[in-house]
Amino acid sequence: MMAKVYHRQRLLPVDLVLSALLFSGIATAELFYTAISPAVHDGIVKTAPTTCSVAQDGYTFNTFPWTYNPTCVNVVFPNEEEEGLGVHQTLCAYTNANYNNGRGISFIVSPEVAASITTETYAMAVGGAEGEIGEEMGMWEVKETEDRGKGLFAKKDVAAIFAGESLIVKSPVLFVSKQFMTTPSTTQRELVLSKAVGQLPAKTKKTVKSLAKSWGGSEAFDLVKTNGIEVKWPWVDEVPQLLALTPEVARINHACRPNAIWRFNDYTLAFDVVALKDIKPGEEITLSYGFEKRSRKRRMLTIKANLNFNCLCSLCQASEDDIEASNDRLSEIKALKSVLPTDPADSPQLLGLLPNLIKALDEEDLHTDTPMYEEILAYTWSSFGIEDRAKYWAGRARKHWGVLLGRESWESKRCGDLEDNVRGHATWMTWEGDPWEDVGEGHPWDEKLNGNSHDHEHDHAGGQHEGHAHREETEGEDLSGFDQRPARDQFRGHT
Ligand SMILES: C[S@@+](CC[C@H](N)C(=O)[O-])C[C@H]1O[C@@H](n2cnc3c(N)ncnc32)[C@H](O)[C@@H]1O
Repeated sequence: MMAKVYHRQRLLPVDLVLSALLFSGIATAELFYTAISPAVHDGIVKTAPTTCSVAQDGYTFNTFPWTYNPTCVNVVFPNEEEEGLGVHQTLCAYTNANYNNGRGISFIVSPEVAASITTETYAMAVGGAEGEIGEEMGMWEVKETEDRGKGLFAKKDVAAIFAGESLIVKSPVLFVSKQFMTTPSTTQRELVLSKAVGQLPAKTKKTVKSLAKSWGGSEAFDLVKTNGIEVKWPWVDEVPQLLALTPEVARINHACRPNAIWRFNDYTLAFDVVALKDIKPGEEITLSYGFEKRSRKRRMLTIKANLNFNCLCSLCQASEDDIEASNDRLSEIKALKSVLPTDPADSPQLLGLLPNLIKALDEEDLHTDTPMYEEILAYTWSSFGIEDRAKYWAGRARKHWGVLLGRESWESKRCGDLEDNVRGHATWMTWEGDPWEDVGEGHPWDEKLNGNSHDHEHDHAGGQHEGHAHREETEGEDLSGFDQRPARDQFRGHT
């Protein structure tokens, strides 16, 4: 699967939120705490130990928590910087066959990463992870599709699954260092892979071996390549990328406009699949494996090149007209993103650009970036002292972060804090200067758009942002009932 990382850190491109907060006058020191999830923050502050709890010299030390002797190889990777000198790396298979009530878990990682697993995560308990949800809940079943092998479907006899609901919470049974997958020696690769899979408990091993294989080559290698999802391991300095294989999640097919997302908790080692929108009984559950923001042709080529299948999702199979409309919206999204201001002095431009971007993303059925932009809008309105609009966007961001990261997530809660008390927020009225100055043509309260006269003089000639070449895109903007004049009492009732 090798999907892109869908990690808290990545969900919230720090630079954009940082810019928004900077616009709003929050000091940089505070930003560090504001823009990074607690787990990520802990990972940065607490560095993992560099010594392995497993003896490094050989191949046969049975050390807690591993229930098998680690199998190690010393791999020599080509050195991209200096020709001739290889880069040496010890990589081992570590297994705890009792993990999670006998589900078992194997890792192919460096001793340093293995050491961080034993000391820095909470999940090495043998008793089993709490709160696991799966097939036994009766929400979904594995069924054969017409053209894409097996897939996961919402059961016909259950009520609809609602956006934000968890469908699967399961621990991966195999983590493999992405670097290991490039081991030049097939013999070394197969030795360690066969140990990692072979040492899993019989039932788990059987399930893993029954999964799809799309690449050819050895069985274990193909299983990891086809079904592993790329995650980051933040507990050691170089933040390695691991491919995580969770059998229940591995049955979910790709769609460029999926109805579910996945999250990985690197503390509890839980993989969580969550409905991104309401899912009807009988409907197939889908995830994006990545590349969904590219035009159809580029998307299909990239999926083929990286994932080795021809995408047969409904969007890639849509009519020419629908594909053209989707491609146009994707170009619009790209163009809008490329002109988002980075200079705090241009903060007011955000108020014109972001609602258009959010609308285009909604229309294109792309939902993962939306809460970040909504949150930025909320801070920006708050910094200008426009309470109702700040509240409105904070409420939307809270709700959408709630779907993406959970209602209890820090991101959702911090937006809830703003929504509940805009005037008490650190961003309130922090903008110095007149926000309506130099905003340029196409600003959302521009006469052209809403047919309203307004009481602020705009300098339409000067101060045009380069990106205003795209301003015609504001035509047809659904202004969501906003009266676009910046008057507090003209905005009501948007929940
Ligand atoms: C992680 S598996 C998904 C489950 C798989 N269909 C099965 O039978 O277990 C990934 C493989 O499923 C197939 N697949 C998933 N999504 C697809 C799509 N949108 N179009 C075509 N094939 C797809 C490809 O063969 C891909 O390599």
